[in-house]
Amino acid sequence: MFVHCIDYGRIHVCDKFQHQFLIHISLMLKALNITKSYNGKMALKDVSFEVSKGEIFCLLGQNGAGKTTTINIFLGFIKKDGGKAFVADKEVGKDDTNQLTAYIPETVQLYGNLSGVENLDFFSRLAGFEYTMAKLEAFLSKTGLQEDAQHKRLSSYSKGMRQKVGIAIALAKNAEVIFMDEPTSGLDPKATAEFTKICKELADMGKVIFMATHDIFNAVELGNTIGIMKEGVLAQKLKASEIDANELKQLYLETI
Ligand SMILES: Nc1ncnc2c1ncn2[C@@H]1O[C@H](COP(=O)(O)OP(=O)(O)OP(=O)(O)O)[C@@H](O)[C@H]1O
Repeated sequence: MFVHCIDYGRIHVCDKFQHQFLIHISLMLKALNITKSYNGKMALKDVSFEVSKGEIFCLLGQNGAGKTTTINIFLGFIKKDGGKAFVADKEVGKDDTNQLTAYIPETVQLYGNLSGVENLDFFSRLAGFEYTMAKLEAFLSKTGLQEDAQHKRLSSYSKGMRQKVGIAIALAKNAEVIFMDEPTSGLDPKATAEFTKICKELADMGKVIFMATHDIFNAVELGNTIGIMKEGVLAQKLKASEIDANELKQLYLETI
């Protein structure tokens, strides 16, 4: 584990202890009978699932099925009405889970007048981490962001490049679980392929990726586990290795 910490550069002492402890934990996400209503209308009904270290969980479902609500509860952005949500050994809403998680929304919000490396530096400091320029550049290179782009202003970045900075922020924060909400929406096929490759590398490093997506083909290619939500219920949960894209599409259409 110590090697793991060195690999990510400077980490606070308390985080070192936390991460040393985490290596022994393989269950990284647990949803236990989560319920949530908005204005009396149920958005999540008894949602339960588990996600292990190094797993990529792709959550499919129609608009309004409850995917974003699930993510927002784990990130602590909204409160659930019932049930429990755990990130590693920490309970969302009771313990501090912020340091363990990172979030890549559909469009990563960054400062347009700062460069990629400056944005990464700013958000790393906000999370309590201070890195050398070489280390910041290394995080960005790991995501595939080309060196000549790293010092250019964000306002000149494509959507795919912004997402790479978002992933670099997650790496710099040493988040164990990365939540993504429709990250490949609007990306061209090459950018989607690059994004898929980075996600697989993150999972190989032991990170958990929990992704809401409408992209059935990408879910099969990328995910280890695929969930299908329908009207706030996790109606299907399958192993990606046991289904191909056409079968998943068929099952999806039968489920929703
Ligand atoms: N802030 C809110 N106030 C009221 N209702 C909400 C709010 N956020 C979500 N909802 C409702 O909760 C349900 C689940 O929405 P959610 O955004 O989680 O779905 P989703 O699966 O992420 O959809 P999409 O694919 O469109 O992003 C929907 O009926 C939605 O209208």
